[in-house]
Order: sequence, then structure tokens, then C-alpha cells
Amino acid sequence: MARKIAVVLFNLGGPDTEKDVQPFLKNLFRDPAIIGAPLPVRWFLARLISSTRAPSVKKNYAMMDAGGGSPLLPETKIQAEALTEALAKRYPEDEVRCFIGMRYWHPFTEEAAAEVKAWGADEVVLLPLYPQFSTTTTGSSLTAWKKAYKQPVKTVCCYPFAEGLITAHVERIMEAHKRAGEPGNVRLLLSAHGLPEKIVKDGDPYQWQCETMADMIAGRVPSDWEVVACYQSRVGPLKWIGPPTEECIAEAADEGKNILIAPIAFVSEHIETLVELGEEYRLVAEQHGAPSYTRVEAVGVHEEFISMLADQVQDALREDLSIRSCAGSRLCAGSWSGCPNTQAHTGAGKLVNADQKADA
Ligand SMILES: C=CC1=C(C)c2cc3[nH]c(cc4nc(cc5[nH]c(cc1n2)c(C)c5CCC(=O)O)C(CCC(=O)O)=C4C)c(C)c3C=C
Ligand SMILES: [Fe+2]
Ligand SMILES: [Fe+2]
Repeated sequence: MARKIAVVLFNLGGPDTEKDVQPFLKNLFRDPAIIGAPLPVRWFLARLISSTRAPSVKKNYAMMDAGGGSPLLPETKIQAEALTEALAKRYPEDEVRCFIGMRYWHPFTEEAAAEVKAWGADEVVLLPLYPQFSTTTTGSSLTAWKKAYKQPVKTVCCYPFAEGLITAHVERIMEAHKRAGEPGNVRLLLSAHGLPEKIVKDGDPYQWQCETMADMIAGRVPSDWEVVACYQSRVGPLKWIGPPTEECIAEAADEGKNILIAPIAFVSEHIETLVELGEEYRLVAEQHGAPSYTRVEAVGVHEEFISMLADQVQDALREDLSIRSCAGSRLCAGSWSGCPNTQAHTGAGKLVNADQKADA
């Protein structure tokens, strides 16, 4: 009998218009996965930070061609369509529908749960659009989902080392290199969203996954390139993991490198790629006299990426265990409380082949 298969895509969400920026920020900073303080303090901080941060953030949202809001939802819808198409081919007997559950803006995770219930899904697969597991992203979305949807589901924890993801990144990088006129003397910066150091010390596998993934990409680009993993988007007074992307750009520019910069923790375009990498950091490179600065596009609907997402769904559906991806691949390292995996991750330290090159 034909089944109804719901695939729920988790992402962060973003404001639809300028007036949504502050409430969106307030939702984000109210999340205990983002600010660990007790509730009254957290709500106070969320109100304070969102109102002081909103004016400058609004300017950044206005720089994108998205009506003063974020292009994340339209981009995610395009990915959802591509994934639905890929899954329809794999499950011709069944009805597959993708739902979008955003953590801090519409359509909220809870709205997605209500839609899935109303649709009457027989199978539900939760698929984060975050390749690496972090308690601040996938973990937080899972917490929200579990409150809203009580029936059994299959969960994909993360897929940072999946072949299709790595291939898609390498192809986007080589496309950008071509666009730049195939310069020599390249330093490739693989930039991920940062995290407060404390979150990693408490066992979050995100940094380890980012840096291991960066190592895999480094092994697949021309061997004369230098490759550095770095972290962008620091927010607030805490110490964050590094090195900061901005410093790596300044250093590469000072050394006369042709800079290629690729986002490795985002799978679509939004404020962090278009404005931060595309505009703000470009200025840093120019100010430091970089001979060139080229932004690599997010994987988006790269065929290999979408096909890899379909593989994740298929694998999750094949398993009897509800937490197959975590149990099977030992990736989220137990930092999500639903995960049986107890392997400890310490964070691999600074990657990449820079050390090997210095030794060579
Ligand atoms: C890998 C993905 C992400 C991690 C990890 C992450 C952690 C994290 N983020 C903040 C604070 C902000 N993030 C903001 C935007 C934003 N963050 C991600 C992804 C991750 N965040 C995305 C995809 C986006 C873009 C949203 C959109 O516009 O559609 C923002 C808002 C922008 C700004 O104010 O600069 C904030 C704030 C923290 C504190 C954190 C870890 C603790
Ligand atoms: Fe963020
Ligand atoms: Fe896990």
C-alpha cells in the first residue's frame, strides 16, 4: 500500500521583511540552546540584544535582494522541490512530501509538525539542512520538534563526510576558481559559522566535524593550494572558536594570496554568505591589498548534494531504529540527548594542510 512519507527540513529561518528582524533576533536569543542562562535572564538578554542589534542587522538584510528580509526560505523551498523530485523517483509507489521547519521564523518547526499531522504521514524523516551536528542548530530544532510531535520519527543527525556533499563543495570551489581566471598562489579559506568555545568544550561535535570535513575537501583540491579552516559570524562577549575568518582573510591578503572563500556549514545563500562573505569580508581583503577575493557559492541544489540528501532519507527509512544516522555513523557523538552514541569528541584543533605544508 502506498505510504505517505514526510521529510521535514530543518533550518534556522530568517526574517521575511525588515519589521521581522527584531522579533526574529529575539526568538533566536531566547533559545536556551543559544544562551544558557536561566529563563528570566535569558528573556531579558534576548530583548536587550535584539533591540540593540536590530538596526545594524537590518542594514545588512537590506543589502540582499530579498525585500529587507532573508532569502533563506525561498532558497530552502527550491531545495525542497529538488529533493521531492529526487525522492519521487526513488519511491514511485509512495507519496513523498517535503515540509520546512524553521527554528526562529516562519514556517516554524511547530507549524511543520502541525502540517505533517494534518497530512496524516505514515513515515516521518527529520532532515537537518545543517551538515554538521550542533546542539545550537540541529539539537535545538529536535528539541522543538519533540515538543510538537509525539509520534515516532526517523532522524538524520548529520552528514558532514558524505561523498555527495564533499563532491558538491569541491565542484563549487573549482567553478569559482575558474570564474576568478584560474589564478595561482591560492589560499582557500573554508569558513564555517562560529560557536562559543564553551559549547564545544561541553561536547558539541560541530568543530570536529567542520575541521574533519575541511581536511577532506583539502585533499581534493589542487595540491599546491593552501587550505585553512576558519570561523565567521562571532556574536557577543564570550570567547568563540577560531581562527576568525576575518583575520585569516587579512593574513592571506597581507601575504599576497589569491583568496577563495567557501562556506562549509551553510548549504544555501543568505545573510552570512551574501553579505558577510560577499560584502563585508571582501572589503577586508581589499583593504589588505589581496590580489583577488572570490566567494564560492553554497551547494544549493547541486545534483550530488540533493542526491546525497535523498540517500540520507532512504537510509533513515530503511532502518528500524529511530536514530539510525547517529547510531550508525557515530557522528553526533552523543551531544544530542537522544543519541546513544557515547564516543567523545574533543575537537580536532586547527586543521588543515597548512602544517603539512610548513613541514614540507
Ligand atoms: C551552522 C550553522 C549555524 C550555527 C552553528 C549557528 C550558531 C549561532 N548563531 C548565532 C547567532 C546568529 N546567527 C544568525 C544568523 C544565521 N545563523 C545561521 C546558522 C548558524 N548559526 C544562519 C543560516 C543564519 C542566517 C539566517 C537568515 O538570515 O536567514 C544571526 C542573525 C544575523 C545577525 O544578527 O548577524 C544571529 C544573531 C549564535 C549566537 C550561535 C551560537 C551560539
Ligand atoms: Fe547563526
Ligand atoms: Fe547522534
